[in-house]
Amino acid sequence: MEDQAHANPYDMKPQDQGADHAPEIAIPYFSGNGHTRAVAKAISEGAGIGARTIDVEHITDQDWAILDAAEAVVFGSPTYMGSSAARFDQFLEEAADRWLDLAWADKIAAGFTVATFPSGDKLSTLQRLAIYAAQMGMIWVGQAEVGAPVHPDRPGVNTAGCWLGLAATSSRDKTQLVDTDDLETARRFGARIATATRRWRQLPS
Ligand SMILES: Cc1cc2nc3c(=O)[nH]c(=O)nc-3n(C[C@H](O)[C@H](O)[C@H](O)COP(=O)(O)O)c2cc1C
Repeated sequence: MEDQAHANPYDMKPQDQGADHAPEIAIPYFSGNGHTRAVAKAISEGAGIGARTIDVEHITDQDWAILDAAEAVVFGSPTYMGSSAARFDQFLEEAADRWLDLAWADKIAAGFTVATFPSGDKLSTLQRLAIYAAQMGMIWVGQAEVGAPVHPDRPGVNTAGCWLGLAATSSRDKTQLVDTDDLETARRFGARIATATRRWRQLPS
């Protein structure tokens, strides 16, 4: 039985986290065929009621206001030809207007990607997102999930063994788009980002 004193905080369900202090987390993503959207929604579920997904193809002024007010921004793009998709890069370059006055500095940041192959050169996409966040002065949060084979009782958790961000693989089952294991890893990632945001908020500035 798990020792409660050492329980993994990222296992907390959103309703356990205190709805009155739900972190405001924006999750901008691009998705050509729905895979990245499925992961964005799972991260949002894990992050709790303060999380909002934003499809950058249809971004509105209200979405920009949500991004500017958010405590955390979780960037999501499919991996296309070994990097982030052009349409997502367009969003990033539009948001870079905020770079000069450091408008997004000190927000928590994280990233996720989806691709067909287990590697798929996804790491390159996550590096691109992390460097973008660094240039914006943001505080990057990676994954903290160790699954099998280190913990054989935790199959399916972070199967990619990627800690810079979330690296999911698209499913051949196109009714599902992304495997259940990767979606569960995404929910855990969302919970971790919410916890990190709370901790960062509590620090004196
Ligand atoms: C232009 C293009 C480039 C792609 N490049 C890669 C790649 O480098 N590695 C990979 O594993 N999959 C690659 N794929 C597959 C996509 O990453 C995969 O289909 C992903 O699930 C798409 O997510 P989406 O439906 O959110 O757009 C590529 C797909 C397209 C359309």
